[in-house]
Amino acid sequence: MSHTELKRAVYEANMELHRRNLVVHTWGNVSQIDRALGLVAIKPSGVAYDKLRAEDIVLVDLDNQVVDSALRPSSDTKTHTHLYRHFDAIGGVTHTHSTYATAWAQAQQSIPCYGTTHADYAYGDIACTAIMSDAQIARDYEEETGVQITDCYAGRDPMEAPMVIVAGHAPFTWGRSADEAVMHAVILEEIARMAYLTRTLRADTGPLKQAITDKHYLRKHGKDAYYGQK
Ligand SMILES: O=C(CO)[C@@H](O)[C@@H](O)COP(=O)(O)O
Repeated sequence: MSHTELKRAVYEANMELHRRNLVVHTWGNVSQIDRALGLVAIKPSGVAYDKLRAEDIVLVDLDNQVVDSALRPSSDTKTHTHLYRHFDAIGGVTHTHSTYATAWAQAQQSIPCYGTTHADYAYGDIACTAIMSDAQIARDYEEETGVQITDCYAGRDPMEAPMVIVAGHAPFTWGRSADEAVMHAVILEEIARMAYLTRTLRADTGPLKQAITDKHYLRKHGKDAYYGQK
């Protein structure tokens, strides 16, 4: 993919986030990696979506060095690149402050699998990361946010549940492309809203039976397929 094509793909994905009402003001960001180029394209920091142009998308390497743009990359860039370095199968990352997923993050609670809608996209709970230590925050908040996320997936396939909520912050999602990462952000927000309403209707609601979870997840994904791949 050329630099221009990569920037265009990430521009369109960021605008889809905005069209889906998952972001307010300048919050959130989407990126995509081209592993052959060794480059990540990401939304510039602080740019309103209605002012954003494809040529504004910033290209960085996996050491977070800007290689093409006059603008600053998103303040969450180190989190995105940390995920690309540790999750080989992913091609796109999305970060939002979508209302319901952020409420679960602020409550510092994982989202239990209450139903088959959830089970179709995430195997088991949608994890909330552990609270970061003061030392981690002092070291590098954005990089350590990535560490908290990858710690949740130690030894686990990240595509089994391509969505996570960062305690006290907000959600991150990923996929094989920026577009798929955005789709997972849309799905996460809907699952988070359903789960909140489920809890409100019945506080002691238990999780979906494991057998049903297994059936739905495997039917949708199979052992080697990811969502949307035959
Ligand atoms: O998470 C946050 C701030 O808490 C960021 O995603 C949000 O403000 C967007 O920052 P950028 O404009 O991408 O630097």
